Amino acid sequence: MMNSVSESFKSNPIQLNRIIPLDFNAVPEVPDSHTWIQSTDDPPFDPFAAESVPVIDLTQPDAVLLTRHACEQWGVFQLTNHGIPIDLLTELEFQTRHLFSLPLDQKLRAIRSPEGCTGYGLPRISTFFPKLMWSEGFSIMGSPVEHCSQLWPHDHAKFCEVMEEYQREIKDLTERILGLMLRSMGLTREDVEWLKPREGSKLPQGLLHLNSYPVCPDPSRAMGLAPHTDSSLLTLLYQSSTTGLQVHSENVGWVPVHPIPGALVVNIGDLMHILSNSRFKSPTHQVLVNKTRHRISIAYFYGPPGDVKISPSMTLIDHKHPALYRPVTWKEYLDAKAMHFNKALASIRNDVHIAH
Ligand SMILES: O=C(O)CCC(=O)C(=O)O
Ligand SMILES: [Fe+2]
Repeated sequence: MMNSVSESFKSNPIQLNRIIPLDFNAVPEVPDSHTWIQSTDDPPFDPFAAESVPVIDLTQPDAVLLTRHACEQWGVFQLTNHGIPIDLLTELEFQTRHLFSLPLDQKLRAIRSPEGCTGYGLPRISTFFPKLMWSEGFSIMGSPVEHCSQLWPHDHAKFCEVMEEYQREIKDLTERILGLMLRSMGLTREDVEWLKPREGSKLPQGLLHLNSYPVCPDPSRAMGLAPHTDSSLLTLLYQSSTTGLQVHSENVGWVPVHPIPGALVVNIGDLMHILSNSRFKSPTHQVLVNKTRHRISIAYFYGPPGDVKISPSMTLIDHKHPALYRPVTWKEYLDAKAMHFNKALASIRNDVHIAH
């Protein structure tokens, strides 16, 4: 099945040495290939600073208003009472750990191809950095059975079942949150034509990405996942119970997103930033590793149907607020990202003069 993600990845193949992970268990120290010099441009994080990523209870009456504030100020928040059963999240984490605990040679049977977007391998953004990251991933779109039968020829049924059930649940939730965000900007679902199922139209798309950050002998010299923004409309992340995720804030530098049991992290992606005509932030985030705990996380990237162009919403545009970006499909945006990485948004920005 081809969609925006697989089409874009196919036209932007990557080198095998940027796909195959290290055997993290077999190295006593961080090799030169994985040594990062940590940037010291930012002020050191003050744990007593008042700023932290907002937490929103989906059942609270003012959830819409809180969502807007969170999206404008941070572009990220933690969501509680979201309705995804804790048992499913526990099982999701268990199955994910099960996969990554396999020996490397077994995981390599399910390696992602250079043009592919599913299977086992390094984070895709590895191509943009001279050093490699201290992490490995496994990407899924719909049924993971093809790669899972390479990993486990016989007993992959439970893994597949859990991954498919989670994708169904998280897609519904993501669409609910999306509705909430649109309402919080004063739009209705009718303003966003493509959210309504139409005759013959393609469906919104999702990619599930399992991340593994193995225990690291020297975390200060390694990088779990380098700073980036997500190319989705929205990303919903389950980060289980180990710290590591940080979000960049202009005022205070890197701010940790401390895990809350059972909560999901909601992260605005670049396409939502475009749709909101830059009202909502698409936050830069990164993941640090640690010495004692093997961290895992599960990210769900949600995007529009392949035939839809995302552009700044008409209801947010007037002579004081001209459209800041050109319309793009998800595939076009992923291609821009593959070419320009963190300059991708700038590459589709209109040259506008703001009236006063
Ligand atoms: O592992 C995490 O907490 C974040 C993962 C992430 O940012 C991503 O997969 O894009
Ligand atoms: Fe991300």
